[in-house]
Amino acid sequence: MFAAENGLKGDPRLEAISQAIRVVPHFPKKGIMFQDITTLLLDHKAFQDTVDIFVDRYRNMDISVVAGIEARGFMFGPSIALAIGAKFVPLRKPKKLPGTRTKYHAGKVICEEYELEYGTDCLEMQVDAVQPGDRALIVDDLVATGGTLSAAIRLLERMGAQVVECGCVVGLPEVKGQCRLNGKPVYILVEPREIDNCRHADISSEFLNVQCSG
Ligand SMILES: O=P(O)(O)OC[C@H]1O[C@H](OP(=O)(O)OP(=O)(O)O)[C@H](O)[C@@H]1O
Ligand SMILES: Nc1ncnc2[nH]cnc12
Repeated sequence: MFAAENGLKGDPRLEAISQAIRVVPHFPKKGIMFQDITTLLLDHKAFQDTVDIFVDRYRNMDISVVAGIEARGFMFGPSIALAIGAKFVPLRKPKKLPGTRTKYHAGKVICEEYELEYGTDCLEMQVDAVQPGDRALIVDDLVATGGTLSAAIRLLERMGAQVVECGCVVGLPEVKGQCRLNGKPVYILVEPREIDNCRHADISSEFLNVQCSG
């Protein structure tokens, strides 16, 4: 569900957050309107408002773990976890977390695959980071197809955690109107903008041609 349809209708913070996100056309390949949240991180007020909106929503939901998805979920998740008094657990891309991937013991790392446009990837989690009964919030910058969030949900549920909600800054049109993912609610702050609507649309076509691989 989008924040504007869920209590924050007309909240000027949402428009400011949207405006602070740079749209980069044709990155990393032709046809993708890349939503670059690094410009949001440069805007102190918009960054603070982003974290505050999530904190206000989750502070009384008895969340015990915030799981952030590599890489951009790491930019929002820890601040939210600290503010609501939860632990932070990184869900990482393959072979970044130390631990065995075979035997089941405290040092074990578990993996869940998900589909990309071309091929598959996987997310990993250390099993001793989460205990049965933990109440989890999963945080990422953006949801597009939902494949990444679905893998994150499966990782947490394998360890017996209850996924309360997924929180994302941006939701692409693919998820517009879809308020639940794999049976779990998704809370999204803003929709993506098109380039002609963008404060940061100052990237020359020459630069874009260099970045564009397909
Ligand atoms: O909903 P989906 O279709 O699964 O896409 C969303 C994911 O895609 C982006 O990450 P990306 O895979 O580009 O990885 P990165 O953050 O490591 O660059 C984004 O940060 C989400 O994690
Ligand atoms: N348009 C987009 N912008 C940023 N990250 C993405 N991940 C998938 N699609 C994306």
